[in-house]
Amino acid sequence: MLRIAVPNKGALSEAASAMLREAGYQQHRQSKELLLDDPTNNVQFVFLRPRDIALYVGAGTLDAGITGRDLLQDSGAPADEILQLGFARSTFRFAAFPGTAASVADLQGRRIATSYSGLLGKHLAEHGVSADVVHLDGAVETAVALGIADVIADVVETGTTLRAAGLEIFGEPVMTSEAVLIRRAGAEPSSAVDVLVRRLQGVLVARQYVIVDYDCPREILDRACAITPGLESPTVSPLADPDWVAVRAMVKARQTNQVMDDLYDLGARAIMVTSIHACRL
Ligand SMILES: Nc1ncnc2c1ncn2[C@@H]1O[C@H](COP(=O)(O)OP(=O)(O)OP(=O)(O)O)[C@@H](O)[C@H]1O
Ligand SMILES: O=P(O)(O)OC[C@H]1O[C@H](OP(=O)(O)OP(=O)(O)O)[C@H](O)[C@@H]1O
Ligand SMILES: [Mg+2]
Repeated sequence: MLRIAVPNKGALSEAASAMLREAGYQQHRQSKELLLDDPTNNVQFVFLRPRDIALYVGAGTLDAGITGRDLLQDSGAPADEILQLGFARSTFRFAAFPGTAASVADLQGRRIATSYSGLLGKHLAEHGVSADVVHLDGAVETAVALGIADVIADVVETGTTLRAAGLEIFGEPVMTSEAVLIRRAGAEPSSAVDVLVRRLQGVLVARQYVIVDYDCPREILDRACAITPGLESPTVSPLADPDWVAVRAMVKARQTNQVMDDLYDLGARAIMVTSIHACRL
């Protein structure tokens, strides 16, 4: 039986469970059980703090897990990303009161508050900077106003939390992160893990693509296919009218309206878009 670590709370938790549910796995917990059996798929889910997941997976105790790239790198655990999951996207950045720091070099000898001491320590070492790292559990943005640090290094998504604390980003991003599926470094190939990966890839594709169907005069078919090349090649079917064909192709969801406008301008008609419920490529 495959054992998979899933975040039990925090920013990753709901989206990770939603993705697994879309991939056909059991995710309904009666209360706050830490273990959830899914006998139909021969999988057991283990709900853990997202910060601890890389440790369990790196130790080989669990076969795979969902965590953040930043948490994985912070842990230093011997585990590798095997699939990027496209949610919980964030950057890891330095911030301070305006005008008090401008680059990593300015961090020499300063107090830096963070919940990601491992990640920060590696970054400072790479830049040859020696600073005083103040480890906090969360609400790191408050540390500067409360006088226990000069600078923070923290997760930024919209920047709302930083602005509310009167802080300003400086320097280059330390890293960009998103939710990732991880396995122990050097783990044996596993057909059960391959099934999990294919299912999650199916969810990613279903979320990112739509199907576009349209009718088009034969003489513009080549140009229409250039607009909707599909993943391999579009499906072209004859219509009762020999001068027209029907075309079907996958298109990036966020390009849908531009593609429809371009097809219409070219002379395609009856352009229809449908969402993909599930897929295997
Ligand atoms: N506002 C956010 N937007 C996007 N991703 C985020 C956000 N906050 C945290 N993350 C990502 O979520 C992961 C952190 O998960 P964690 O559960 O520790 O978050 P949390 O919501 O801060 O939980 P906790 O309340 O335990 O601190 C990291 O990969 C981080 O990049
Ligand atoms: O850029 P933003 O959109 O404001 O998001 C970033 C904030 O979200 C997370 O905090 P969380 O709510 O998890 O609280 P915490 O700092 O106590 O972990 C993160 O630690 C940042 O503080
Ligand atoms: Mg947090």
